[in-house]
Amino acid sequence: MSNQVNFEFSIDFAEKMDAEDPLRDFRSKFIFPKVNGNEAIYFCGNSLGIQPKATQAYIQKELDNWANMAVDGHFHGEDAWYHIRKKSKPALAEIVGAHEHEVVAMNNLTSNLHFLMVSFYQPTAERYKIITEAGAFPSDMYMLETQVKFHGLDPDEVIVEIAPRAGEHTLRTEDILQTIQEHGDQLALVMMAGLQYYTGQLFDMKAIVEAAHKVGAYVGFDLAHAAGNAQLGLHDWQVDFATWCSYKYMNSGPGNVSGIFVHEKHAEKPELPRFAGWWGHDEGQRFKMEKGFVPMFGADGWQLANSNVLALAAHQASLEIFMEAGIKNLRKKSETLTGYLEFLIHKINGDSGVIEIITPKNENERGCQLSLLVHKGGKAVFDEFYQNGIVGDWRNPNVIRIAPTPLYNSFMDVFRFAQVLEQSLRKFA
Ligand SMILES: Cc1ncc(COP(=O)(O)O)c(C=O)c1O
Ligand SMILES: Nc1c(O)cccc1C(=O)C[C@H](N)C(=O)O
Repeated sequence: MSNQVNFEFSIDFAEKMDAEDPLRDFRSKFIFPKVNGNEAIYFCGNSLGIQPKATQAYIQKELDNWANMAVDGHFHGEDAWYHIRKKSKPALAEIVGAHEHEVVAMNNLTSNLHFLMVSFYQPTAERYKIITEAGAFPSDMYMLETQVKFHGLDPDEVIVEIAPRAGEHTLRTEDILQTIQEHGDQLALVMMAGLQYYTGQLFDMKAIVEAAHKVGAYVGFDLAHAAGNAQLGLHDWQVDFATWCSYKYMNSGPGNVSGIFVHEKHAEKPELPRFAGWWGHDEGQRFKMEKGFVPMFGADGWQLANSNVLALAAHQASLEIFMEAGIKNLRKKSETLTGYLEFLIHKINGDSGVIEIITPKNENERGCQLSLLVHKGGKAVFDEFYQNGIVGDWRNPNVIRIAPTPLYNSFMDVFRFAQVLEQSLRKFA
């Protein structure tokens, strides 16, 4: 997309791009935080998305339902809480490329990773290895390490980490596929990020699934940084399971509810081990309060506890904005917006080599985030952004992550960032 646009480093160009942007009005649906008393330019949706103006009313509505109906709210009213999980399914299915029965919103991300591992990691003496990416988000590392120990195995013998080649920052798909082949008969699971939090690399999930299934292994993805950011096709790609959080690109509030995907080929396998709770039990029989767990069809059968209604209300406020904007439209704008950011950084950096973009150049291998390796000037370069009202984030030892999101960032935001970057490099690099 972006390579069809002749970008320019000028305020007129940025204004023109905003004027022609069909999604330009969506920014008015959000509340921007303040830095030094002024509205911030927010590029941190990869960590925590900002609040939609509608969120408060969605939560208030459920507070009112609770106040007015109390326990009757479970079964009465237009959005009876007993079935409230169904509301988010159409949007979630669209966002991750799934059928509605393959997705459900529940729990938190790390909890869901553990619960899904219970079902999809059943090591045997012959098949016990797990492939993941080196430098995964710490929670994912701790999750894998403790799951492996839970089965009485040694993480050093089980977990195979794929690292970039010497002198490179991101993984080559051919290396991932080859590692899968190498471990072949011993491989139980590929469990990795769909989009890497540090480098911003979007992996070729379809190719990874094909290779893993060929050797008889399951595949699960942590989509924390991919859901609501990249175009996904979990069903068609035959992914076995996935999970994500809703507080980054899905703007649903700090720590808010996660979502899971379980492919429909696993929908009716009561033999799949799981840690169950009453909310995953056949909902027609649930209140018989009897022994003997009978899982619901599809992803719903992995639920444990009754829905967190206030959390789902905030989630829904945001999902409806996504549906109105359209995933394809968002992705189209995102490619151009991030392409503009990349162009401006290259312009400012020239051949100085101070800033190195480690996120892949290819639009099909990234989402909206660019990760900038700072070779000179250190954290002072980043701190200057904040002093000028720009919110990004710094990840040790020396990476700045900037994530222009198509829902609420503009081309002018990106242009202003470039001006501050230029000023910061002049001062500190
Ligand atoms: C890739 C990844 N995994 C796991 C987590 C942890 O998520 P949570 O605290 O919601 O379980 C995050 C974000 O914090 C993340 O980015
Ligand atoms: N959840 C977070 C928090 O409570 C504090 C600070 C950061 C976070 C994050 O979510 C971090 C995010 N996953 C990341 O990629 O950096």
